[in-house]
Amino acid sequence: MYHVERAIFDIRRGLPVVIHTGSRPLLVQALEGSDSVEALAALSGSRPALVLTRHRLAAMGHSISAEAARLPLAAEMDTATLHDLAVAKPHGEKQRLSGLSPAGPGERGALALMRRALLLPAALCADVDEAQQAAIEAKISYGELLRLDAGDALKALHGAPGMLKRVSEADIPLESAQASRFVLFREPDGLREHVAVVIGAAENAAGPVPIRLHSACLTGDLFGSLRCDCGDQLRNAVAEISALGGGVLLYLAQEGRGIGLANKLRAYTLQDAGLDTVDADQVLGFGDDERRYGVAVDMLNALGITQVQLLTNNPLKMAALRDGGIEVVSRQALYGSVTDQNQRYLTAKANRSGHYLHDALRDALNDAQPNG
Ligand SMILES: Nc1nc2c(ncn2[C@@H]2O[C@H](COP(=O)(O)OP(=O)(O)OP(=O)(O)O)[C@@H](O)[C@H]2O)c(=O)[nH]1
Ligand SMILES: [Zn+2]
Repeated sequence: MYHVERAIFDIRRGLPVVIHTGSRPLLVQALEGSDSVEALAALSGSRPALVLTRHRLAAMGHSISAEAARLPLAAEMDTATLHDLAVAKPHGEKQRLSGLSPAGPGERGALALMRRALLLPAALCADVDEAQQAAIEAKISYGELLRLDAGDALKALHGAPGMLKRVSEADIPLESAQASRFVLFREPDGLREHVAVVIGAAENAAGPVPIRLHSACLTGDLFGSLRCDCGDQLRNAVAEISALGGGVLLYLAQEGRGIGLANKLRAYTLQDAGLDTVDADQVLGFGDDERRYGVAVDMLNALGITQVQLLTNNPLKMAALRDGGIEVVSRQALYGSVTDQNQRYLTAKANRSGHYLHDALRDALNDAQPNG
């Protein structure tokens, strides 16, 4: 993992990295933040291609079976057109994209790095021409360019399971749960931290423990955004776990269903242009839900919890814990309030992502359509 986290820092700063595939080196740079492809073309000695995910391509009317595809870039393409290829809301008709070919492991590795770096999943990739290989090697040996294997890049999204570090902890009495203890865990690559809020004597408890997996939402949790129900759910979960006699809330660094705050704000702007929450993420190149719950399983293991009573409306969370070997003994619904602004979002979660329908939402929808 050592090179992966360093590569992520370079990529976030807009620098290229070299991904080694065994056959040929590939020079890779994030589209986000780049204002020209010419530097990459000069360094690699070949024309860069834009690598886009199948979700982005589907949004542009191209359905492909590969995870991602490579689109050759014309020499005269201006920056605005290039960026539009990765983020603009498609107009409906199929967009002409000539020369698409399935992405290889190097390109897919590049996209995994972009995702782990919480950037747009769009990468500029150029094969290193033979004439440039010595110059690239020299830059690698001087430490000016970082090289990593495609296989390691591809694993970037999985982190390093089982090696989560329990770093520090303290008692933090909460308004609705006085006996709360915050336990901070750090992922082995040092990129993300997650907090377990242990309420009462839940560690190593025998029998099912009330658990909430809460994905971070800065806008909702901290500012009470009316666009979602996260802030309410967070506070209701703490109160409910406390009322149940104790349990754990895992506060997971998975802002925006795992796409990061920058992309969530982009997705909100697309929603304001008429898309629902799922389609907006797809236009940006993401799937329905980019979250992974391996870290949650590791945290429960570290806390000695094997059986849970899960507070959620999301069947994926139950499946993920079960897949990780945690016994989900029961599920309890957890609601926030339904507002004019979040009704469309909550409806999309139920209709498109298979979440259990919110009772208050069902009532609101019935009131709006008395005959439906
Ligand atoms: N990409 C994206 N993320 C959103 C949007 N609205 C809210 N989110 C994020 O969605 C996540 C909501 O997570 P959770 O509250 O854990 O839950 P959930 O999947 O709805 O499932 P529950 O357990 O039933 O609440 C947070 O990370 C929010 O930041 C949106 O429109 N787009
Ligand atoms: Zn939210």
